Amino acid sequence: MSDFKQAALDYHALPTPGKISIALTKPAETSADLSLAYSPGVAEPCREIAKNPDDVYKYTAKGNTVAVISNGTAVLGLGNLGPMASKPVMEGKALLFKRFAEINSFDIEVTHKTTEEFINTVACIADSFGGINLEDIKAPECFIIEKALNERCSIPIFHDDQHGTAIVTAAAMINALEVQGKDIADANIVCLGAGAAAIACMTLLIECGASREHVYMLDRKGVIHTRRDDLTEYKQLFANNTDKRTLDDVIAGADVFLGLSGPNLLSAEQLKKMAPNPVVFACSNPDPEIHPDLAHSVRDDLIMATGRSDYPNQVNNVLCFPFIFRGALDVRARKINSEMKIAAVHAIRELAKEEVPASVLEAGSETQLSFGKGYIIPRPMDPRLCKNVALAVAKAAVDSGVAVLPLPDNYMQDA
Ligand SMILES: O=C([O-])CC(=O)C(=O)O
Ligand SMILES: [Mg+2]
Repeated sequence: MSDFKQAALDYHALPTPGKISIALTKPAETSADLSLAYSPGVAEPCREIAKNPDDVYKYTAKGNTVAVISNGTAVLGLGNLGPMASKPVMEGKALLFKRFAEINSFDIEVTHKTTEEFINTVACIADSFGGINLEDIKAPECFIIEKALNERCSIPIFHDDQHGTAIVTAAAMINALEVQGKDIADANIVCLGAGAAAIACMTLLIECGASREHVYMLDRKGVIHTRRDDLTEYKQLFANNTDKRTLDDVIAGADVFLGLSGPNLLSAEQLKKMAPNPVVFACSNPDPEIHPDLAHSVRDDLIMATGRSDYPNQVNNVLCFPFIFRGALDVRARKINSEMKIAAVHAIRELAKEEVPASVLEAGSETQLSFGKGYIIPRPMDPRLCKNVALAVAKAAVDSGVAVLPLPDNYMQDA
């Protein structure tokens, strides 16, 4: 077994299995403490909440708790591993929520038969939480699930693999194209993968200025084109009126390759055929569509990003989901709408252009980072992400009328 594999297994197993635990926020040492925490004292907040349901935010942890919910049908780029095998990823998301945005979360893995059963399960427990982060649920069911839950629940429902990935991809893509001197409206974009993340990324990139007719999306059968009769309604939106059929056909002269599919699906030969100064985001986790070492050995004019923490330009939804929920929870947004998503794109994008603090350089063992080919997007360790993204998102929630609370005074000013 490789040293890294063993280290990863040991990290998860030792000294305590898993990555998260629950901590108490109130004293529970004496009989007097217990009489407040539990019987009889606990009856008082129960009575208050029964009278005024909003008091649940005052007397319980609901307002700062997010449920991370999966069925394990699309675990990273690994496929349908089932609910239990998705649990390390869901605990991982809980770790990231806590580490980066001070949000508590529970991971919930649902075993179910029908999509309806999954929706009902989540809808029935949703009110326990301040928000729900749906994770690693395959397309097209994820679209049906997200829509149904948005209709039935009054707390934010966010499918991270769609919108978290799309927000971070759009932020990094706008910056990468700027560095390469390309206009997003003219860029030929190849998107390998047609799952939840791919469809959401292309939708948002088009909202950010990309031209639909310059987008070539590919699923397992090849290019999604207008003469195919096997397309779901979601894929149909990206059907291109083209004679091109394969990755080889569309990669020639492409300005952008976005991989949201699986490992090693873009070859060195295909990369060579891209236009000068290309942008390659190989975002399949854990193994990208083309390894960055291989890509850089083939050409030196590219901007390369992956979803991984161990290479520069990490295009990963961790740059978004903790912070978009931080902003949403702090103004008690009823949903996460498009205004909030676009605000997050620009907050993330702009931060990459600011000077990088020493603490961020140290966390990445780096001496220097500045906006350019090797730094198009902030690092997850950057403490300004929480401040800037949560502030932009909370403001957008208030301005677009989905917030129950006003922006708190001096919000994120001393964070
Ligand atoms: O977990 C990650 O690193 C990013 C993600 O959501 C995925 O790949 O499904
Ligand atoms: Mg995911």
